[in-house]
Amino acid sequence: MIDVTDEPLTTLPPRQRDGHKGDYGRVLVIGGSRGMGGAPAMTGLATLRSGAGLVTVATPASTQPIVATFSPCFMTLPLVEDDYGIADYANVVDLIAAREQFDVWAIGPGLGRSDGVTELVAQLYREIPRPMVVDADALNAMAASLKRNPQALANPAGPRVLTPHPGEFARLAGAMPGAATTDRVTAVANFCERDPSGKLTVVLKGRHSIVCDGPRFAVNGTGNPGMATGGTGDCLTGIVAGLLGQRLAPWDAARLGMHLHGVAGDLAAMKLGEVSLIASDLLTYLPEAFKAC
Ligand SMILES: NC(=O)C1=CN([C@@H]2O[C@H](COP(=O)(O)OP(=O)(O)OC[C@H]3O[C@@H](n4cnc5c(N)ncnc54)[C@H](O)[C@@H]3O)[C@@H](O)[C@H]2O)[C@@H](O)CC1
Ligand SMILES: Nc1ncnc2c1ncn2[C@@H]1O[C@H](COP(=O)(O)OP(=O)(O)O)[C@@H](O)[C@H]1O
Ligand SMILES: [Mg+2]
Repeated sequence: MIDVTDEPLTTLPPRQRDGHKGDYGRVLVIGGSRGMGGAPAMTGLATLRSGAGLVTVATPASTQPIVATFSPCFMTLPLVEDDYGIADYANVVDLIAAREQFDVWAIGPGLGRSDGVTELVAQLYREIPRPMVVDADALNAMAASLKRNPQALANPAGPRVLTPHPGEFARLAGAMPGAATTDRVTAVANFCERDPSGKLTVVLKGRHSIVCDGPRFAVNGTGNPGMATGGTGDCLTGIVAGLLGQRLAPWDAARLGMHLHGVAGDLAAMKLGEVSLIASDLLTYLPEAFKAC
């Protein structure tokens, strides 16, 4: 039985005067590819703006210098690539070896699609014991793995928060959810129930994003169509990762993240109008959204 939640949003606790970076999370963002360096950069900036202590962006070596220029606050790691994109094995070994260095992982924005990406995502999804936000091309990679073997991702080593838009959800679940909220709730609840791990939280994005973890769901009431612009989903990934890094549970991080994401979008639309709003404006108004929360 799935039930709509009426719990109040869980927000971040006030900061201790002696807080330090480690208290607020070390987040690894894995994303980017030739021509899509902006996506992981927006994710990383949203993670920082959401309070994370440290952000590292792992991105193909060819994209690393571009991503690094987006913020002096980023650290960056080069992913080994061949002529076809990310060379999975070398990256997997290094990244899994680094698993204790990072408290939260966020994978997918701008990552591109290739066999190497599919293999990289599948192995990290299974092996990393920390909370992981899975978005964009990592969701597409999951869909490719599940197509080959429906049990390929059955038992991840840690909690997973998936953030598909309807197109990505259709690839994962096999069918586009209906437009009505009730259809979307049913679609995402069925998807969660099919996952035996009990470690899944899914945010089905759209006009009224829905978060579901199996037994419960919540419908987001903030946001506007000005947010239907490239990069805003990459920002949501970073917000959720930043909240996970500050030790919110996946359910709470997903609910609060989609709420704040929409509030920032509404503040931006009030100032700039829905037509001209772009993803980086959402980052500009995110601090105000946090202050209002
Ligand atoms: N500046 C950058 O580097 C950017 C990179 N991006 C990356 O581009 C890659 C592809 O992501 P996209 O989402 O653009 O491409 P997708 O091919 O995943 O999604 C686009 C298609 O999905 C369907 N779709 C999306 N939203 C829908 C909705 N609300 N209702 C119904 N159908 C819907 C539509 O068929 C649409 O053509 C991702 O890795 C993403 O992170 C994008 O985030 C845009 C910005
Ligand atoms: N009409 C809308 N009203 C409110 N939010 C919207 C609307 N359209 C899109 N959004 C939000 O914008 C974001 C788009 O995500 P996504 O498609 O992944 O963008 P991208 O991959 O380009 O970053 C989602 O969080 C979605 O909820
Ligand atoms: Mg997206």
